[in-house]
Amino acid sequence: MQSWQMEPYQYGDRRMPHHCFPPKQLTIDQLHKLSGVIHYKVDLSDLAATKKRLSNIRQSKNKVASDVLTIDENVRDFEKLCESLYEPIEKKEDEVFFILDGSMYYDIEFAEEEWIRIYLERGDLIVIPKGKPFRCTVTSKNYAKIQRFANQGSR
Ligand SMILES: CSCCC(=O)C(=O)O
Repeated sequence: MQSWQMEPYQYGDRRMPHHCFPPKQLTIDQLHKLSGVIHYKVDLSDLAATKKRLSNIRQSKNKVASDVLTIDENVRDFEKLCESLYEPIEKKEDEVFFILDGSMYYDIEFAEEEWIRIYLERGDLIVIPKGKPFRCTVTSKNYAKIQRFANQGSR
């Protein structure tokens, strides 16, 4: 996981990093203070630890279901899917995303028109607090496998 403040106006390919200038990397603490996002690194090769982390998260966030979304150039309507994922959205429940493979950028609007970009790869799990606008995109590798979690009746 890495996170940084994005440049004010993000023109061009959304799958580029879009650092502000000079670049402002954030520590996990800074990320949390600015956006409320919580991050865990999960060792996917340790099955017991992975299960435990997921079960803790499910319980504490009341997530009763999950699915796995694979995004790559072979999925039907890849471009359309990417467009829709990049539309800012804010949810009524805390959102949990777990990267099983590949990489993703999650962008959080922490102040009016000010965005933090979070780079996630295999084993990264984040909780995005309810009410925070966010959007996401694949990186230039065009590949991610993401486990998403849902509350009762939310999907
Ligand atoms: C690619 S996972 C994030 C997109 C989203 O908000 C969702 O599907 O719930």
